[in-house]
Amino acid sequence: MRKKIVAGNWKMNMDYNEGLSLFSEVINMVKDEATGSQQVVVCSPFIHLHSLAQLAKGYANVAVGAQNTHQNESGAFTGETSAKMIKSVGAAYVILGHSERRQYFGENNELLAKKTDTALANDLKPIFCIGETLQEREANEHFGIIKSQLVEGIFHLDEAAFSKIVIAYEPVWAIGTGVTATSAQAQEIHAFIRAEIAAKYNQAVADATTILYGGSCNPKNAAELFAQADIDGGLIGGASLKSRDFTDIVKAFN
Ligand SMILES: O=C[C@H](O)COP(=O)(O)O
Repeated sequence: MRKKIVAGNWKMNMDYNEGLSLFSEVINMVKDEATGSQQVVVCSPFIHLHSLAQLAKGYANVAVGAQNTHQNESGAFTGETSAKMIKSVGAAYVILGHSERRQYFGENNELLAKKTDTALANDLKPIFCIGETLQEREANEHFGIIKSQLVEGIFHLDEAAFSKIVIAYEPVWAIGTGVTATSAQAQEIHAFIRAEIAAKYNQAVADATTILYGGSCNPKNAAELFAQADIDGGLIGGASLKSRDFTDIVKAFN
């Protein structure tokens, strides 16, 4: 059975103390909820990672992740953080290809393929984000965009490496807007992604791949989204900044 994941993406929010308080609350609330193949992941700014990883110790179903990494192993890249550094403080995941990185930092599929390789080489599990803009959806280009993001970003991986990838479908028009994709719209794309994985690798690989939905997911709509056959959890932005909302989304699996 593939892993079910609710991942929080704090983005550039929470100072150090606020982050520790929030994460402590989250652990207390979810420690009895996330069981079996279900996992809760919090992706924080770099400054929190070490402390959050320490707090998560002993909770098998709670993990932490970063929101980005550099594509090089090390070197003269002032201001950057390497995958090895992220791994060394106890993080298990890294978000790659978030639309905000693509939009504001010019990250393209070619660069993201390199970041994916570097993350995997350092034993980090990428949460690889894909999704179309409103303009692309209105032009009926969304399937083509999603396919090219998969092909150029992660389909160069061999089967063993690909098995470590978590995919997050995040329609850009739904991120932080309060406009959620309907469960039917999300399911349609998730099924498409799974079919593309089956065509590239095989059905067993497709069936084992965790595919998250992200974009204005909240305690009210999470249960319906997570009930869809190909939606295996969520990548949560705004609602992950409130412990009660985030926990209610985790509970939506039950
Ligand atoms: O990574 C998370 C997504 O960007 C979703 O953000 P949101 O839940 O605030 O819409």
